[in-house]
Amino acid sequence: MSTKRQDYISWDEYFMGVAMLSGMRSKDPNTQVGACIVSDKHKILSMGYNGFPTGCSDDDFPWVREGDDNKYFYSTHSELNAILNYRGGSLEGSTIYVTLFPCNECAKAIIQCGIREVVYDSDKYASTPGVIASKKMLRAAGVTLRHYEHTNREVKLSL
Ligand SMILES: O=c1ccn([C@H]2C[C@H](O)[C@@H](COP(=O)(O)O)O2)c(=O)[nH]1
Ligand SMILES: [Zn+2]
Repeated sequence: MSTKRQDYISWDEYFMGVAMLSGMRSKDPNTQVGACIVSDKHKILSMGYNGFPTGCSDDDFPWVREGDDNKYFYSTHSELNAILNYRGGSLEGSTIYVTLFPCNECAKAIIQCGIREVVYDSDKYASTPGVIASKKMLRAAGVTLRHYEHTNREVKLSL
């Protein structure tokens, strides 16, 4: 008779948890985004968070949202970083867990690299033209969109 633990975290909690932890590396003072790409065999393939490209110092480049020189010119989105961080070959058939619904630019990259499902948490920019376009493209490409259902489980880490 099995005596396994019953209170282990689910696959969704695990992968969204990893995405959330990745987002905690972001230096963006306003919105921290994390992503975790997973194979159809429940293997983590890659992770990413929003940040500036290699060589572009977090201390020298701007994190402000407005003005002629602002963060939008420089920040690489978490989904793109996760896709670009992958060194193993194809991402065909994988799922991306992401803490913020992907923008239109990330949607293009998600579609073109063969990711078939997006599991997202926040959708705070749902009413913006970019996210509306993103959903239009992802749906047209047959990518499954699934909102992450919070379980309210608390995970405590002593680091
Ligand atoms: O698909 C996306 C969309 C946005 N991000 C990043 C880019 C920025 O660093 C922040 C958004 O900043 P706001 O101040 O909320 O405009 O989120 C991303 O990683 N992926
Ligand atoms: Zn994006």
